[in-house]
Amino acid sequence: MKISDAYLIVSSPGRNFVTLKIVTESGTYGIGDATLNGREMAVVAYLEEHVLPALIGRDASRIEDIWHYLYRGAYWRRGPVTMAAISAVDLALWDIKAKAADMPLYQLLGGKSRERVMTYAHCTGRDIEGCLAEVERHIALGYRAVRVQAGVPGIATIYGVAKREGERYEPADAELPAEHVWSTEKYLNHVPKLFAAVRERFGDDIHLLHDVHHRLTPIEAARLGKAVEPYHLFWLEDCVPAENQESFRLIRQHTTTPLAVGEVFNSIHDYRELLENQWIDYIRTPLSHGGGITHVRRIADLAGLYHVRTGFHGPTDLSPVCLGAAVHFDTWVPNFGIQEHMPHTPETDAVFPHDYRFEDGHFLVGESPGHGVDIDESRAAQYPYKRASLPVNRLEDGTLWHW
Ligand SMILES: O=C(O)C(=O)C[C@H](O)[C@H](O)CO
Ligand SMILES: [Mg+2]
Repeated sequence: MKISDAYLIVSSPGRNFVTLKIVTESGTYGIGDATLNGREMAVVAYLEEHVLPALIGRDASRIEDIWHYLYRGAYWRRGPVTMAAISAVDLALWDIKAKAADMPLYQLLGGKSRERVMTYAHCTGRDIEGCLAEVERHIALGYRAVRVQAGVPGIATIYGVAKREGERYEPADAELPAEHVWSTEKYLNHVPKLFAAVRERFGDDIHLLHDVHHRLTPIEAARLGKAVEPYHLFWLEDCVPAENQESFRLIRQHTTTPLAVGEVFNSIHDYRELLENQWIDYIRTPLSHGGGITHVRRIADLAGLYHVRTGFHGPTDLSPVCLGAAVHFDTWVPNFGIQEHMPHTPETDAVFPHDYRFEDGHFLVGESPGHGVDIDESRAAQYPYKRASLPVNRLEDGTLWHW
């Protein structure tokens, strides 16, 4: 199982994706997702200059050894670029191992823990009425869980809300970062009204989620968590920036609203205090940013000790390769919670043929060997890379804030 070739495919079928293909001497190949939204070419350079040449001739079956070779062996540890690069290699190697075993990946991980994978959809509106219409539409599509975001009066651009009515939301929407304006006060006054309206219209059964996108201070997050308690959220996501894990002690002391964290984390060390102190309820790190299956399963196991469940990040900026591998992981992992689902464009789906299926608010895992996602390289070549940046946020007085 010697690795004979390893190369990247950078393609933009509606948005940018970086895909790694690792080929073995026998011709069996594996695919990994190396996409880091708004920083794609940094991962390309890291892989092409420092990682891929060192893979040639290695035994593809030694996944654990290769992981440590790339992690410890780099001397410079962790960080989103390094870990996205390691993740891509790891996902491709697990794909190869499962293909060589002639098994779908979930079998190699330990088999099915469930028949289907519950997902949540994004429901966003320019105002509360617009959001309610989206919730209604998604319930009709079969979703059991929805993430609810709405425009706030007095704030021009809102996270999760498309620029124009009827358009898909894509945050990396400009070559250089767009500048948005943020008001915590207006936001905090508005969000409880949104949840009151959703519960009043749709009752108690639908799971409701909300993404604060790192914008509050701990005491503001505590206030929001308390204010939405009557609407019993499934989770409140990224309520503060989490570099300082201690922040969650304060939030937790004030509210029973469940907390989800970690879409920007890339290591088990980012979670240690949060988990050991039981300050959070869901881990969000996707397989393509958290060191692949080899490392994320260690995070999931540690989380399981504290009754914490998975709720993987699943926006369109993670490719179908990451999503396909996640559906296998979600099907296996004992402490599964939910999977985010933001559908890819038809162009993206055509570039990445896959065998996972979406049905009645759930993903169903495929049975083909490996993680079940491929790349159509000639189709990918029709969509050249376009530089795209995530926005930045400023307070109303011009201070740079968290986006
Ligand atoms: O899907 C989510 O919960 C997000 O927060 C999406 C992020 O804004 C997006 O992945 C940034 O690249
Ligand atoms: Mg988020």
